[in-house]
Amino acid sequence: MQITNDERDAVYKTIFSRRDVRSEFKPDAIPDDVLTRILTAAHHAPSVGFMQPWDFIVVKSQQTKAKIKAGFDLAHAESAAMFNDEKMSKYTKLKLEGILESPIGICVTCDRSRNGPVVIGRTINPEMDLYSTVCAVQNLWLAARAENLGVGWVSIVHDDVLKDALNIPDDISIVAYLCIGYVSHFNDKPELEKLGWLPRRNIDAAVHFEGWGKTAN
Ligand SMILES: Cc1cc2c(cc1C)N(C[C@H](O)[C@H](O)[C@H](O)COP(=O)(O)O)c1[nH]c(=O)[nH]c(=O)c1N2
Repeated sequence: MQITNDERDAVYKTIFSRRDVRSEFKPDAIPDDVLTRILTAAHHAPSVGFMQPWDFIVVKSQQTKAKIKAGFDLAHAESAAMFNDEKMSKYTKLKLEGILESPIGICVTCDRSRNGPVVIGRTINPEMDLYSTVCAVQNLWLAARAENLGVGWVSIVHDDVLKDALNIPDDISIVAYLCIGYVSHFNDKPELEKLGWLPRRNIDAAVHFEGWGKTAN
């Protein structure tokens, strides 16, 4: 099957206009068929040895979200103390989650023992199951953007908070907590770039030819 030029352009448009969303969530409900489509897109991610180690826990209850938000608040304070004075004052002004404002949260987990201990492609690098789960997150993030839904990844929370709030067994690894909802708008650039936290690296510095270090073709 060939991809048409219009379809190609739509994929790139989705990639370049995807944003991490925190402040712009609207409360509008996400229809079940839309939620099913983005979860199905996530479920079609590549995975090491076709292991499909992920699970998706959908969170709609404000009570459960409040537990997670309380965990974020503690972890956020703990994190602030790790920055030097100048960065700390900038850091504390950032909005780094939309847990309560977004209508749906999704916790993405990885069952590292799914399908037994020996997995094609994970024999030498055991972390490949976690990377596969991140591929599912990215599929979900892009599919959501194609549905005009915003996604915000919240990693400033301890695993035990999520395990407790969501009844996740001890042997299941947490990969992501995502906030999902319709948005007032998508920013044209990452917020951290706009606020001068960090610039986007030049692509020419990121691409190396024939080995580490030679960055111009
Ligand atoms: C693994 C991981 C973890 C996090 C993030 C991303 C990823 C990939 N990001 C979002 C991150 O700040 C954002 O992706 C970059 O700033 C680039 O912006 P865009 O995603 O292009 O808008 C993120 N953002 C946030 O506000 N709180 C968070 O805890 C996290 N955690």
